[in-house]
Amino acid sequence: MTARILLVEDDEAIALIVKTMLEDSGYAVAHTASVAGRDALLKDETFAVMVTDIRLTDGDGLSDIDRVRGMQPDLPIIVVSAQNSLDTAIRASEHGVFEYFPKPFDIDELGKAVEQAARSRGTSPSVSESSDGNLPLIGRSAPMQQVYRMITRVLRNDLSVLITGESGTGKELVAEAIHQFGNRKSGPFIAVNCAAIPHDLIESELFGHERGAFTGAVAQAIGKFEQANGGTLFLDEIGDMPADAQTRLLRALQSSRIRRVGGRHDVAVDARVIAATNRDLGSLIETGQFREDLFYRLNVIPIHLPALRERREDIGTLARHFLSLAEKEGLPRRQIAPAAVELLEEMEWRGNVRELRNLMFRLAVTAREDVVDQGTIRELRVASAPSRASDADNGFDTLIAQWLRDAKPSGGNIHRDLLREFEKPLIERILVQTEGNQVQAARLLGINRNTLRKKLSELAIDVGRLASGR
Ligand SMILES: Nc1ncnc2c1ncn2[C@@H]1O[C@H](COP(=O)(O)OP(=O)(O)OP(=O)(O)O)[C@@H](O)[C@H]1O
Repeated sequence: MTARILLVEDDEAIALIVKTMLEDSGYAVAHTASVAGRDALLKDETFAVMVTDIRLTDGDGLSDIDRVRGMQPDLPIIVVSAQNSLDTAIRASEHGVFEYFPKPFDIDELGKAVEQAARSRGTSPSVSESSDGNLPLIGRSAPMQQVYRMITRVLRNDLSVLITGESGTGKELVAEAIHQFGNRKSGPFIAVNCAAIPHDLIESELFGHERGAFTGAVAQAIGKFEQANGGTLFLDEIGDMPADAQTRLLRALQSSRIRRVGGRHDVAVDARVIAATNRDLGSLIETGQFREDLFYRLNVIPIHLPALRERREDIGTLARHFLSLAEKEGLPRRQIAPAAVELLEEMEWRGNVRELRNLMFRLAVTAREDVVDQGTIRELRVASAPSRASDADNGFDTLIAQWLRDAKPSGGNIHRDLLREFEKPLIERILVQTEGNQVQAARLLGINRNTLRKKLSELAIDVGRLASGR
């Protein structure tokens, strides 16, 4: 029989994390936020373990533990508490609790303690899928736990959040989770990708415009800021926002009011702003491309998402999660062999979770066997290599997009100009590699030595400096 756990916790965010962890481990969880709720549940049902907070909405979860004992004498009790004093620890031990976890605690440690306690009563978790309404983020590694901790800190307030991390690490998912489990869940969640909107349209897209504000503005339009009223505005790729829009955004954040393009009056807006970027805003500030004051305004609570290669222990769980998602979407059911997971754990994952997700879906479609083994993954990696750029940005794509935007090259010579941009750093890199040896560099590059010499002077490359590594 599936072990049922009673969770008594009034901090919704912590309850969510603990519940998700327990359900993922195969337990059924009954959750209540109060002492009264706890007593009602204990009257009706026998539980394998109780996990309880101390300070609850209507009382102290520890002081009347005797009443719990009266109702279910053998129930192991695990206490989690933010009252991290020695006194609390002593009280917990005096009440004979199974284990005491001061907050913040390691969720895996709590999981282990619950399992031990459940086993002590001869019950165990069943192997079940996590249910809906749980935290949509997969992964229990230490860096992800830090992410969860940060998420819980922003659910009950409207502080600005800046999510950083490489492309495909789950930034949008985190923004959605903050919305979905936060105070504003009944309002809209509006996502805007600042890099995808042409520069001259971004202000009108975000702030709306009045009729006749510019050629083509044939009617009044409500911008994303106003659409997000009462909810959350997610500004993805904030580092790509042009200067004028940055100024307008800063003003909106400071005053909670916006002015539509071409408008005469301000309009009050109440939207929580969550921004995200995979670029280094620090260096954009240094080069004058990003306003420092806006950065501080957005970065009240920073949440950094680790690259997948920094949390390899989550790769197996994620891979299985995506195979089961694929199955839910009607693709064949697949499992993955432990050796195949080991291979996945060794990979580079420049496209992070997105790349893993795509690989798993492709495997679900193309694998010949039901159990995916190492060989299948190797084959698929080779077969899919040419299309990798679309799944996992290989870097060039972003660079080119950035260059086209920033350098605003005059039409007609883009090919020549871009090649020239690439040529200098390429030659420099090769010269560093050959420690300044031009013969070797020319050979590696596949160009004539004289051509190389000509390029060195044309591009003002200082070979001596490169050779000495200065
Ligand atoms: N921890 C996770 N658990 C489950 N799925 C995840 C997780 N992280 C990312 N994903 C999935 O990976 C894909 C990419 O995630 P997402 O779009 O949130 O990344 P991102 O960091 O916003 O990327 P970009 O910077 O390119 O916009 C999505 O399909 C998302 O559902």
